[in-house]
Amino acid sequence: MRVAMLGAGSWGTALAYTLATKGFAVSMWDVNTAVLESISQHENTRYLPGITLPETVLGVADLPTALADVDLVVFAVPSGAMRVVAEQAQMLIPPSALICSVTKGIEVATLMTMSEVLEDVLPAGLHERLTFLSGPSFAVEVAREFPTAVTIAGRHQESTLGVQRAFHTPFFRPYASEDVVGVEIAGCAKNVIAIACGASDGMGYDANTRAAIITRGLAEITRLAVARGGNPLTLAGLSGVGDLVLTCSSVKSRNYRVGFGMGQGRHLEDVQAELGQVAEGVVNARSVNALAELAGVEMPLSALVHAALHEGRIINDLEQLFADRPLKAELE
Ligand SMILES: NC(=O)C1=CN([C@@H]2O[C@H](COP(=O)(O)OP(=O)(O)OC[C@H]3O[C@@H](n4cnc5c(N)ncnc54)[C@H](O)[C@@H]3O)[C@@H](O)[C@H]2O)C=CC1
Ligand SMILES: O=C(CO)COP(=O)(O)O
Repeated sequence: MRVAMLGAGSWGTALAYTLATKGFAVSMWDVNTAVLESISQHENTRYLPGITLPETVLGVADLPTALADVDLVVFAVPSGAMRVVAEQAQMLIPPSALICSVTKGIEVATLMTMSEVLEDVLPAGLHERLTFLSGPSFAVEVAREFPTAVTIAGRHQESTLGVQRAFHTPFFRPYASEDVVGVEIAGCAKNVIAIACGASDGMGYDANTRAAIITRGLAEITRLAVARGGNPLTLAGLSGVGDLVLTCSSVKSRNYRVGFGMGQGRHLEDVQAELGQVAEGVVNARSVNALAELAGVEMPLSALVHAALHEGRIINDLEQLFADRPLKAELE
């Protein structure tokens, strides 16, 4: 199988590694040509240092060359770059290729999910080939072959099963789903809740508070996903509670680290500069908050994270969510 990996950050590189363990030839493309040169030397020193990439993974700076005759195209760019990358790729994707987005986010300007962005940009003939991979999966652990399970959602079963088979290895196990909306909302919104969890830990709180934020975070994400037509059971799965727990409880999470820094009273810009990688929850707090308002869904944790990131409120106001909000029934 020949694969084009669009986006050579940590996630694209870990997935390229995974696909290459099956003998697939993977052409990695990115705007950062220094990263591509490093990949062709068999290590992504910028985004995934210490992992030796198989010989079949190559950095390719020319997009038409990267996409020529491929069987699978993977979009692994941050959500803010999805539209522009899809526009560049649209006429170059072979008509028979399967397509998978592994991005977790909602376009801020349009509030479109990645499936909506791709359907907006790509020719109609490609829509049935679209699939979406999400779930609890830190890039570095995938590249170290730690057993990992994810969800691959798609509206067309044949494509979903094809992409599921393509990604399956002895250490990487994808489950198939038809709930594209539920998987996409979950994958985006969990990053915002991870910022709240990091903030709580950064403020010196511990397990009780983290469990409360995870559980109430799941409740508000579920409300949004259901309002958008998602299946509530998806939120009990890998792309829901699985990814939420992972991201909310590990310093490996970039979103958690953003929150942790802010909980310690540091400035967002400083924490992000130190990170040097994308933390989707920072921009996606805007999209989640706006979608919640549009849908008339209450998401108090996400609203606070949004206000702390973008409206000058302090993240320590987290305490007020416990102290001041009216009491209510748990299952409301
Ligand atoms: N790193 C991880 O463990 C996981 C990440 N994801 C998701 O994968 C997506 C990508 O994240 P990462 O690889 O982690 O980010 P990253 O920060 O490690 O790398 C982002 C890459 O995208 C490239 N890029 C940015 N704008 C571009 C453009 N216009 N055209 C081409 N390339 C462009 C950058 O040059 C960089 O190589 C995000 O939505 C993230 O939430 C999902 C699961 C796991
Ligand atoms: O989505 C992820 C793991 O599933 C990665 O989370 P971070 O982007 O917070 O590092």
